[in-house]
Amino acid sequence: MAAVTLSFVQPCGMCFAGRRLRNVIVIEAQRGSWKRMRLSNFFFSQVWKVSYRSKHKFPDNLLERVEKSATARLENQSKLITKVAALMEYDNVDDVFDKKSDEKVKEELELACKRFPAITLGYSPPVELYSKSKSSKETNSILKTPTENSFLPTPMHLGWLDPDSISGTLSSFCPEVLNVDSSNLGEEISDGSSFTVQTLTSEVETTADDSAAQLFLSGTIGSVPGLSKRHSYQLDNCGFHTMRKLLHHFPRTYVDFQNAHLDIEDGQYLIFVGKSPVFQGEFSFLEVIVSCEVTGKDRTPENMSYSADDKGGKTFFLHLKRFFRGARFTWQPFLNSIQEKHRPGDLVCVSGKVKALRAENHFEMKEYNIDVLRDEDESSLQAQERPYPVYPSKGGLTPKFLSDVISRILRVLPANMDPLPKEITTTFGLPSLHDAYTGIHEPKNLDEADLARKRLIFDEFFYLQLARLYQMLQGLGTKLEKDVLLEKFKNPVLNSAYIEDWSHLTKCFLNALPYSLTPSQLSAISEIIWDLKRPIPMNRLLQGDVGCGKTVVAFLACMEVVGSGYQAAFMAPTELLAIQHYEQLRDLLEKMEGVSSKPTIGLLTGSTPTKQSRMIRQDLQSGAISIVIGTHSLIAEKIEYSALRIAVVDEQQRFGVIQRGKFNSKLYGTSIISKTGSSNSDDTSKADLNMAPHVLAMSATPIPRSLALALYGDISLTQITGMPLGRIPVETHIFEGNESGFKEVYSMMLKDLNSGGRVYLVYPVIDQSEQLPQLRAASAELETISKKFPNYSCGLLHGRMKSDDKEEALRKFRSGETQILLSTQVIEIGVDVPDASMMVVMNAERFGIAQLHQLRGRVGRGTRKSKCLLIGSTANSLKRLKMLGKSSDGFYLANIDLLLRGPGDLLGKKQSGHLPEFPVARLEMDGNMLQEAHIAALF
Ligand SMILES: Nc1ncnc2c1ncn2[C@@H]1O[C@H](COP(=O)(O)OP(=O)(O)OP(=O)(O)O)[C@@H](O)[C@H]1O
Repeated sequence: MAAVTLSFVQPCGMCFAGRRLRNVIVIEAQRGSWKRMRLSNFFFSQVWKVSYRSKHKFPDNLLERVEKSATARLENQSKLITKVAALMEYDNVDDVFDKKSDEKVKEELELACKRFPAITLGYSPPVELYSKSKSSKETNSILKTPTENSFLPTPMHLGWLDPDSISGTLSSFCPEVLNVDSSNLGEEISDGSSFTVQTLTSEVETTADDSAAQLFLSGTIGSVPGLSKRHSYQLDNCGFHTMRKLLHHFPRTYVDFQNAHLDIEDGQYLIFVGKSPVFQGEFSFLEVIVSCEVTGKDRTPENMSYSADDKGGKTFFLHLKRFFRGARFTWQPFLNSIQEKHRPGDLVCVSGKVKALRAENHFEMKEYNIDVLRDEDESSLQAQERPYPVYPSKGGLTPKFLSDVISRILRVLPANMDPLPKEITTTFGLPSLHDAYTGIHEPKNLDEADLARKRLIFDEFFYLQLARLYQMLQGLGTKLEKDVLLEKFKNPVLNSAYIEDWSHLTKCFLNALPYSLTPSQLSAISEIIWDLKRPIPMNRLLQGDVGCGKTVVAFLACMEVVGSGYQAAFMAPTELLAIQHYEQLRDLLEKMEGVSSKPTIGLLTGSTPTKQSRMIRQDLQSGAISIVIGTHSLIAEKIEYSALRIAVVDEQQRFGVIQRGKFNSKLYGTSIISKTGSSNSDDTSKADLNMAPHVLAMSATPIPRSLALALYGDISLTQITGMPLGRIPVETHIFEGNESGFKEVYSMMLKDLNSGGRVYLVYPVIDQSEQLPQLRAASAELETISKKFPNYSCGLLHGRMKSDDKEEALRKFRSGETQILLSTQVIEIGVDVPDASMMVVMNAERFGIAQLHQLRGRVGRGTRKSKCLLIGSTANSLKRLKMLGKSSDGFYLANIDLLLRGPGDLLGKKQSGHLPEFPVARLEMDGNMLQEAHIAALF
């Protein structure tokens, strides 16, 4: 590089209009901004040198003017180059760069150093020359860069040079120059263009500040060595704005290269080792022809010395073609650098996809790689089969181009850029980030690629976990609370509070239940209550299969905090569900005995009339309401709680992390209510007043732990594993949706109805659609079904109905006024009608396995034997549905669904937006690493 930049200096006595040139520079500089001043500074430094040698004495004056204008805007860099070229009497811009040898430039430099003893190359910023007159910081920064740049490549120059030659020349010539002051890097990073400077030599790896190296990945794509402006523009346009973006363009797959053999077929990925590359160049086209002798034998060190003829082999000619556009091809230094890379007689290893050419034994190599080998021994090494990364193309950029740019970045990737502490990488047996990028893009073998992938997956999970932890900690008030929470995660201990320790109110509520809790429910609530008594906010996920009785556990948790004088909020994903919970709680409270004043409850949904909702808000603020059940309205801005202590989020995956987090902003007010008259309230410390509420999230979808971790970054997980006593497993039947299938379904329905059962009919859509005529629609079928079962009344329930109508439809079905309920998937979650005994799902293949399991869970909630009939549209669709027939274990089915369809589908299409997307990791397969990343995040 030095060869190029310094050769810019013209010999003394050149024909050069110093004054005019100076004026141009000053004018342009006045228009230039500091960030984009690099070029003008560069020119300036050169001009200054020239003028000095030519005994022109204008630097002081000029410097002053340049300095003053350093903050102005440079609108058109190319204009400046052209003007300067014209003023220097060159025919075109390219000629500005002359072609001096390294030696000559070195001589000139040495000469300059002798003349100016104050200059110590690479150590002292040249500003010292002017330290007497320019001592200000700004002067420093203005002056430092031009001279640095005079030795160092700018992105523009790099675009014209081969990166190998640049770094080679640079480090061999004056590596010290590259030891850029890291304090200066901070400013330069913002314009992104100085990164190349820092990374061009291995010297930097050991001397530059680690944190600056870590910022390497954020460097703009323009700073990739050797990348032309056009290419960097193209990459930028395709979304590759930074080095990181490009390094995260991972191979789609790896191809196993075979060693070359005699029977080559088109499209094979082969490795050849050959000699004597012949270089051919025509306008805009370069071709390297490699001749390779291939014997019938495998390539081993022993048979390397045999010639093809000895063994009845063949000589193949491989054509490696490259096309160039624009002036680049005609630029001699570029051509020289290419030619230098391929000297006749070199031993090379070529790998790529072969395509036969017309001439016999001539092949064109596509997506090729060519490595010059040092000796024959290395050839046996190189010839070993290596996984070859195949990249997906993007926005018109070819895989080959992307892979080339990536490998350019890899060559300058600083070794010390890993932001993860060594302690973590060692503990978890991970490679460094540098090795991971190299390993994923240029693996020596698949194990290396695998390990690299592991590291990258780990990173994805690790940062997610850090963010989740941060989110949780952010919700806490004092440092002490944060420390306690972290300690809890580091050393999780399962604790539970015995019933004796429960509040009086909770015990009374327990007594009011018409059933006894299952052991699993009991241990879940004990665990939760233990957490509730602690002075740090709980963030717990209560998981359990459909119908296992989570709601009552959550109610008990609410009672516990209300019994201690606080408030509880219960957020459901739909109005229907909120109403159902409200009514259930109201009924249970009515039956409760043994308390002087029962907790007051409120229902707040989007449909609550304004006047009523205003009153509820006031009561929440004053503390007159102790438990509020509702939908999203509970986290609305205007809602204020007097003493919110627990937020229950039902069907948590229906809410985003942010929505759940919003409860954190509902910190306590100043007054603590004690409406319940509970005698055994907790001792409330002052710190409690500022504590964020406990969050109890409930999931009816039995999501795997990995998914829970990804969603919450929290390992507080309580599972209800058993079902209430007396439950009879639901029978599942699969039918094809043809005439005979429906006949059978209708007859089973009739039988069930005749025996006093109630039937849900679930449809994928509300109305018949012209685009998808095969889909059965709930509204459209109401009449048909009513006619088919004239002795029974039918109801309709779907999302487009008004809230009141929905509630009325469900009420009628629950009470038995209607025996058949035609519905869409609105009933999928939470709807609890214990007497419902049959679930029929139309076009069942349209639903995910987890969804169908949820739907099936709407029946079999009482003591009646229930059935689930799944009707697939075609015979093909039945295979997947049969899986449901085989298992009623929600966790098993959720895992299958996760594997088959990915996490997004498990949570339902609309909800999957809350799940982070991982470029490399597959949650369904790499979930176990999430646990490791979680532990690492706590380090
Ligand atoms: N221990 C128990 N014994 C008997 N019945 C119970 C028990 N616990 C809960 N139930 C009843 O089981 C039914 C389902 O309970 P609940 O609605 O709480 O389940 P869930 O886990 O929330 O279900 P879903 O996942 O469908 O929302 C309810 O009718 C409830 O009254």
